[in-house]
Amino acid sequence: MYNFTTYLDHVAVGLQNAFYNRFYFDILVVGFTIAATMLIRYSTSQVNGLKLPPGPTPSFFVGNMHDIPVAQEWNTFTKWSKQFGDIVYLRVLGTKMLLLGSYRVANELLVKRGTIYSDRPITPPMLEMGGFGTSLTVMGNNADYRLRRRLFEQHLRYSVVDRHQPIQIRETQKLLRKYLEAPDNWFDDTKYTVGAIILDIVYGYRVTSERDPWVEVGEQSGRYFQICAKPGAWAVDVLPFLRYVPTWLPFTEWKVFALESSANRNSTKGMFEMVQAAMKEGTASPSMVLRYLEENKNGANIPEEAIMDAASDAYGAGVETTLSFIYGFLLQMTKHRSIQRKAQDELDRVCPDRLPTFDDRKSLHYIEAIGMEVGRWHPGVPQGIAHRLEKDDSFEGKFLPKGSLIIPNIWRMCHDEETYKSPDIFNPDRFINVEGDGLDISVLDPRQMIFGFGRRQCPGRPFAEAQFFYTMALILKVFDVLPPLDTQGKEVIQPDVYRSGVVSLPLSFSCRIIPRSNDMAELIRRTEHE
Ligand code: HEM
Repeated sequence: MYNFTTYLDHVAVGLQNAFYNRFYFDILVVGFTIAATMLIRYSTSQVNGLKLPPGPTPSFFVGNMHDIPVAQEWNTFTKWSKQFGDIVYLRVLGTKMLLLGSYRVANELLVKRGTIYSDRPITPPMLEMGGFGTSLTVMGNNADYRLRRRLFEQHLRYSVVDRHQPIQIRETQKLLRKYLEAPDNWFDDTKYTVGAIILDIVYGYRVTSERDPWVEVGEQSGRYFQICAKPGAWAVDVLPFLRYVPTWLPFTEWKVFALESSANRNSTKGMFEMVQAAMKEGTASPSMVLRYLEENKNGANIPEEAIMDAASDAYGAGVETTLSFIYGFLLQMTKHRSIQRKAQDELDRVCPDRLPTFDDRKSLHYIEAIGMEVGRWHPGVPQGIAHRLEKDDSFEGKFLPKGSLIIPNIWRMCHDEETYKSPDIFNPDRFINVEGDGLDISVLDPRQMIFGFGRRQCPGRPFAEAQFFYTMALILKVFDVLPPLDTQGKEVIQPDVYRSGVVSLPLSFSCRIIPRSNDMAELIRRTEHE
């Protein structure tokens, strides 16, 4: 009979032979590795009888590394959410990931269980070397993070955001005057305007020239961030000791790049010092930085680095995201003339002989609905920013392991057929009630998703919403936004294609921004002297 002792004997003989035979030895090593991997996988996939959520089958060792797309991620993520359900499990090498595909689940986990779902992944070395280790967006859920978050929120939350309206009005009206003078420059002029508004709110700094050096610093910082944060692009992220190699060695251009990025981020200190100097002279304009320096003068003791970090994050996190919305709005307007007309009818009814104001917002439901639909159509941050689960958890019979990165698939949530009828049609009317005189509150407001979730939800949301409203209302009151014409004078439909990456903007498109009438042009021209 083949009993257990005989079995052990066979194993012992097998081992002995194997060690004498290189071929068998290799097979043994591979066999042990597979067994060990399966054991690790089993031990994390079954806790208290609960299984991991389903997901695409991982390859040995690298897991789903090759399944995760590098471009237009939202399409593949959405396919998985439809195939596997509201929580999809992925593994890349040793990193576990949970992809959330519905608002219901994101709300249950990231909002209701926010105490354990509000951390961020450990900052990759390249991002840290690039100077972003103390950026609010990437910091873990610790006391330093919470301080920066508080400083940020206190200056931008709903109850105080109206204070910034004079800056928003001045700069947005200036932008529209530029559209009148040089309509072909709409792309750059819009970008500079958003930068100018944020620099003014944060540092009290007034941008006066087209190529302002501080706008350039902010722009550059955004570019550095996107590149340093690129997953899988940097050897130092896999072999962290590389950060210590000296830059005189060959093949260390990447380190020079990281040091340049860090120097660029540090240079925002110059803006901070400008506010300090102006404060001493008594000439500083109201701003986020001034506010906290004054609190310090009265004994608040806020660390200066925290004020500097919160201020430079406002630019880094606020400009591209806001632009993704405004560009997205212009692109959709070139495609939907009837929607534009309906919005202009509303504007002409509410403010017939004048420009719209922030106070009109409560009466301009259709403009609000267009804003909601632009955000839903292509969310500016389609995969959100990953959270990190701090403790083992379970949900609806599935095991959610500690340390998992949580990726909210915002794009999918905004295109969920169960939430939005015909989600692939651009239709602001989906948010209007049956009476046609207000918003339909039974339809999920996409702003609940596009700004992220829970304690990490975008602290720039109140400002961004106000800026979107004012920009849309002003543009549609004064201008028609039309597609470009070809050489035969025929309208050219613009591609509805968006860039991949953390912040997703429409890829280059053209539009004509033309005054609706001389009277409308005059309305905006007059604002120069008001
Ligand atoms: C269309 C406009 C915007 C969109 C779609 C957007 C979206 C987002 C999203 C999805 C997150 C991640 C939230 C999460 O982790 O769950 C985020 C975080 C953040 N946003 Fe925005 N954002 C926008 C505008 C702004 C503006 C204007 C500012 C600054 C003035 C800003 C500052 C930030 C900061 C600092 C964070 C990090 C928050 C944290 O980790 O605690 N955002 N945003």
